[in-house]
Amino acid sequence: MVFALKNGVCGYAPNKPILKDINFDVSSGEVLCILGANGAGKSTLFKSMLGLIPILNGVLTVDNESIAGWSRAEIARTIGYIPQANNPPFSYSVLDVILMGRTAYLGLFASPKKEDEEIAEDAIRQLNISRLVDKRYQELSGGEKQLVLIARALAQLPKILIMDEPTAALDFGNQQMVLNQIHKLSQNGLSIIMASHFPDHAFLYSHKALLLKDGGIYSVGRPNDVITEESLRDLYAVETKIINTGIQPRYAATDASDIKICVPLS
Ligand SMILES: Nc1ncnc2c1ncn2[C@@H]1O[C@H](COP(=O)(O)OP(=O)(O)OP(=O)(O)O)[C@@H](O)[C@H]1O
Repeated sequence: MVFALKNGVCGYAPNKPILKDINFDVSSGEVLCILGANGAGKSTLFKSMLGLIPILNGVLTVDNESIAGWSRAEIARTIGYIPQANNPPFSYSVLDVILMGRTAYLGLFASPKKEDEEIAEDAIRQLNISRLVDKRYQELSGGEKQLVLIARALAQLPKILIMDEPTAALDFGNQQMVLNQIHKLSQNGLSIIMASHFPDHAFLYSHKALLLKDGGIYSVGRPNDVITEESLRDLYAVETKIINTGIQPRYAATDASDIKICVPLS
C-alpha cells in the first residue's frame, strides 16, 4: 500500500493557503517523520490528511486511488489518528477508550460486538498493556495514556497511522517506550506518519523525513540526506553539530552505519 499526497495545497481558506506544493508518499512499513518549527504547518497537514479540513488543491491517494470521495468512516478504516494524550471531560475506562476505535465499523447507535471486543483485546496484547485495562483512563500516566491511544487507533485496523508529536510531554523512558512501539508497528506493516520536534527521533526511527518551512517542503528524503547542520539552521535558526556516535542502529529504520545525534551549539 502506498499513501501519497500529490501537489497538495492545505489551509483553512482557499485564498490563504498555509502549505503549497506538498508531495510525498509513504509505503507499508515505512515511518515518515515530519519536522518543522512551530507554526510550520504540521498540524494543518495532518488535518488535511484526515479530512478534517478539505484539501484546497491536489489529491490524497491510497494505491493511486483518490480518497476525495471517501466517507469519514472509510477514511477512519484506513487512517488511524493518534492525538497527544489529553484529559477527556468524561471518565472512561481504558477498555471503553480502546473500543472507541471500533466506531468506524459500527452502525449508528450499535454497541460493540464480540468481534469488536476481540479486536480491542488484540490491540491490548500488541501493546502489552493488559495491566491497564481495568483502570480509568484519567488515572494513567502520560506514557500509559499515549499507549492506550495507540491501541485505540490500532483497533480501527488502519493501514496508516498518523501521530501528532507522540512523545510530547513524555519523560525519557516513556518516549523510548512509545517510539519502540511505533517501530514495532511499522515492522508489522503499518505506514506511520508522525510529527516531531526532535530531529534525533527521525535519525533513530524513521525511513523518511519531510522538512516544512515557509509554507512548503524544504526537503524530503532519507533522514541522513535531509537532516543536516544546514537544514537545521534554516528550519530552527539553531547552529547544530551532527555527530556520528559510532553506535550501531538497533532499528532497520535508519540506513546509517552508526547513529547520528544533533547537538545544538547556539
Ligand atoms: N483553525 C485555523 N484557522 C486559520 N489558521 C490556522 C488555524 N490553525 C492554525 N492556523 C495557522 O496555520 C499555520 C500553521 O499552524 P500549524 O498548527 O499547522 O503549525 P504546526 O507546525 O503544527 O505548529 P506547532 O509545532 O506549534 O504545533 C499557523 O500560521 C497558524 O496560525
